Amino acid sequence: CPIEEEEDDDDESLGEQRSRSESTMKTSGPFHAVRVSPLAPLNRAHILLYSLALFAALRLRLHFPATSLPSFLLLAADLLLAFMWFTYQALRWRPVRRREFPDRLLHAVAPDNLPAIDVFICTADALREPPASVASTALSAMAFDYPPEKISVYVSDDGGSAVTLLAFAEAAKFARYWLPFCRENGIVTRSPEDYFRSVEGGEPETVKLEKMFQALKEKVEKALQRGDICNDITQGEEEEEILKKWKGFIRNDHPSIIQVLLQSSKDSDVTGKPLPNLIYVSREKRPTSHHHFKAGALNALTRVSSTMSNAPLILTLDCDTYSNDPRSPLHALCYFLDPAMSSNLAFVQFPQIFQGLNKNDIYATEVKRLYTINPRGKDGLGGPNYVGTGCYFSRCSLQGNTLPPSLPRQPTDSISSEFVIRKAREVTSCTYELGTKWGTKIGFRYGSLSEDFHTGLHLHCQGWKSVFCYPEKPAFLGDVPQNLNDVLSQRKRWSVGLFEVAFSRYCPLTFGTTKASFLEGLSYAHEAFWGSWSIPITIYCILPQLALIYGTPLFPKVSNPLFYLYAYLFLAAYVQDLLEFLAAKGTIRRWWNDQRMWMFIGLTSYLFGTIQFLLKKVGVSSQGFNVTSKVVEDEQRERYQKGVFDFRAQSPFFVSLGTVAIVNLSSFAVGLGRAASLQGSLDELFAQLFLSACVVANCWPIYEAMFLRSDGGKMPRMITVFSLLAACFLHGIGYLMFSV
Ligand SMILES: O=c1ccn([C@@H]2O[C@H](COP(=O)(O)OP(=O)(O)O[C@H]3O[C@H](CO)[C@@H](O)[C@H](O)[C@H]3O)[C@@H](O)[C@H]2O)c(=O)[nH]1
Ligand SMILES: [Mn+2]
Repeated sequence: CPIEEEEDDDDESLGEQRSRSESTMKTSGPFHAVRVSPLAPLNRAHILLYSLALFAALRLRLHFPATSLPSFLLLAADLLLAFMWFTYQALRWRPVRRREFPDRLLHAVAPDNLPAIDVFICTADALREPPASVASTALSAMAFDYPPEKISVYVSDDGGSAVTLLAFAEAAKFARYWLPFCRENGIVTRSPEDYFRSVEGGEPETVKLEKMFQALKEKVEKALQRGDICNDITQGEEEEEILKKWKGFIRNDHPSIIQVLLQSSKDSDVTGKPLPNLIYVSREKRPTSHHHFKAGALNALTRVSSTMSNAPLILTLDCDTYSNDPRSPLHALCYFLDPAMSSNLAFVQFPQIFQGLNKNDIYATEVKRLYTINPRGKDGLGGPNYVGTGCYFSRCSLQGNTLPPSLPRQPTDSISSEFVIRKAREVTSCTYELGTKWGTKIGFRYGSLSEDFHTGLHLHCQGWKSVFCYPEKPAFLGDVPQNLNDVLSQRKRWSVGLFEVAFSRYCPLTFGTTKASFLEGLSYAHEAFWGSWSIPITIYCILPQLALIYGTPLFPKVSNPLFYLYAYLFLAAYVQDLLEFLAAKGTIRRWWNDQRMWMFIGLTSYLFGTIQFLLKKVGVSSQGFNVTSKVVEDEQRERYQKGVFDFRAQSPFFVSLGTVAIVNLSSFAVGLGRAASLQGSLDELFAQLFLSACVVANCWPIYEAMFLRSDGGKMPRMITVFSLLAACFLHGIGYLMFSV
C-alpha cells in the first residue's frame, strides 16, 4: 500500500519529513513514499519553448547552402546536438523523489520473516584491486544490520589469485571479532579499512582490532609482493590446505575453484552468534573460451549461489563499493516487501557515491548526472538503470520464474557438502552456458562492455520495473580513478560498451521505445549514444575557431535578431544544466569542472571510443574490459588532493586535448586582433570569438601543464610537440577551407 503520488509542496526538506514520520508513525503506514518533482510542469513548458528555438535554428542552418563543407559539418553537429537534447528531455519529464520508512518495516515484519540476501562481490585483478580492500568490502556487507544467518557473501575472483583467497581466509577469521565489535559499539562504517582510516586508537578493544586488521593487510601485501604464498605466510594446516587449491594454476587457465570459508550453520563469532556464509569462487577459465568479463562472473555467482543459499534477493557490489550504512537491506526491502510492487520489481538501485574526491572534483568523477540526476528522471518513467554496483535484485528477474527455485538436495546437505560443491563446480565450468539462455535471455546480459546498462535495458524491456533508493546517508561508497588518463580510459570503455548496445538489435530507440515505453526508450537512447557527443564537441571546438582565424563568419551578426536565437539556445542549455546540478547539492566550482570534463571527454574518450567501435565493427580491433586501478601512488594522490591536473602519461588522449587547446589559443588571439583592428568584425565574428574564449578558459589546465609547470604531473614534452604539429596541420586545413 504505497502512497502512489504525494504532491505535497510544503517547505519541509525530505529529511525532516522522514524523521518526523518515522518517530510519530511507527505503528503502521506504508513502507515508502514517492513525490513527483514540483519542477516537472516547468520542465515541460521549457521543453516546448526550447524545441521551437531549436527547430528555427536548424531551419536556419538548412538555409545556408549545405554544399560547403563547413556548413555541412555544422549542420551535422547541430542535428546531433538536437538529437541528444531531445532524448534527454525524457529524463526531465517526470523526475521523482522517494523515501523509505525502514522502522515501519521492522515493526511490521518479524526478523524470522525477512528474506535471505546473497551478496556478490567481483574482483578481477589482485594488483589493481588490493585483496585486503576487497575483503574489507565483504566484511562491510557481512556486518549488515540483518540476521547474519540470512546473509551469504560470494566473492568472484576473475583475477585468479591465491592471494585473494588468502585475504578472504584471513577475513573469515577476522569476522569473528569484527562483527560483534560493530554490533556492540554501534559502528556504522563497517568496512574495517575505512573505519580505521577515520578512527585512530581509542578503547583497547578498538586498538586490538586495528592491530588484527593491520596484520591481515600486511600478510596479504607480503604475499602480493612475493607473488607466491609460502608456508611462512600461511598459518596452520587448515589455511595451507585451502591455499593448495591454487597450486599449479595460472589466472587464465584453471578449473573452477570454490571454497566455503564460513558456514552459517557451523561457524559462530566470539559471542556465539552465527556468522554469515562466506564463499570464494573463481570460475573456470580457459584461453579458448570467452568469459564475458563481469557479466560472466555475475552469472557464475548467480548459479553458484542458487546451489547453495539460493536467497530471493541478490546484492551486487564492485570490489571497491563498501557498505557505509548497515541498514541498506532494510531500505531495499521497503520496496521488495510491498505487495503492490513486488510482483514486477526487478531491482532497487542505490546511487554510486564516492569517497576521496577532491574539493572541487576536478575530473568530475562524481558523475552527478549519471548517478544521481538521471536516475531520478528515469525513476518517474519505469525505473533507473542498473549501474553495476549497490543494487539489490530479485533473483527471479535474473533467472526467470520458470527455473526450478533450487536444486534437488537433501535439507541435511550443508553448503560445503561434496554434492553441493560438485554442483557448484559444474555450473561455473566454461562449457556450462553453451546452448543456454544465460547472457541472452536470463542473467546479466553479454555483448557489451557496459553490461550493467545492457542488463537494465533488457529487464525494463521485459516489463520489469526498478526503483531508485537514495537515503540521506550514502548506503555505499566507492573509489574513483585519481588521474586524468585513467578517467578518460574508463569513459572510453563505457562509451564503447554503450555503442555496442546502441547499434545492436536492442537499440533503445527501436527496441526500447516499443518494448518498454516511448519515454523510457528515449532516456536509454540518450545514454546509449553518449559516444556521439564526440562529433558535435569536436566540430564546435575546431571549426568555428579555424574560420575565425581566416575571418569567415559562421553565425549571425550580433546586430541580427537571429543572433539571439543562438544566444538563447546556448545560454538556456548551460543555465539549465547549472541549475539542475546545484539542485542536486552541487557547487558552482564542481559544475564548472563537470562541464569542462564533458568537453575533455568528448574530445578524447568519446572520440577514440567512437573510432574504436567503428574499427571493431569492421573487424579490425577489439577491446577487453580494462579494470580501473584502485591503487594510487602517493605522489599522484597528493596532486589529486591539491586539485592539480595530472598529465603524466604518454597518452594519445592528451595529444587530442593539446591540439584543441592550441588551436583555440591561436584563434582567440587572432580574433581579438581582428576585432581591435578591423571595423565591424566584432559584430560579425563575436559568436566565434566567444566560443574560442570559452574553450580557452576550459583548457587553462592544459596550457599550464604544457608551458608553465615543472612538477611530475606536467605534460610530457613529446605530447606537447605532437600537439603543436597537429595544430599546425589543422591550421593548414583551415587555410584550404576558408581561404582558397
Ligand atoms: O572481467 C572482469 C572485469 C571486471 N570485473 C569487476 O567489475 C567491477 C567494475 O570494474 P571497474 O574497473 O571498477 O570499472 P568501472 O568503470 O569503475 O565500473 C563501472 O562501470 C562498469 C561497466 O563498465 C560497471 O560494471 C561497474 O559496476 C561500474 O561501477 C570490478 O569490481 C571488477 O573487479 C570482473 O569481475 N571481471
Ligand atoms: Mn570502479
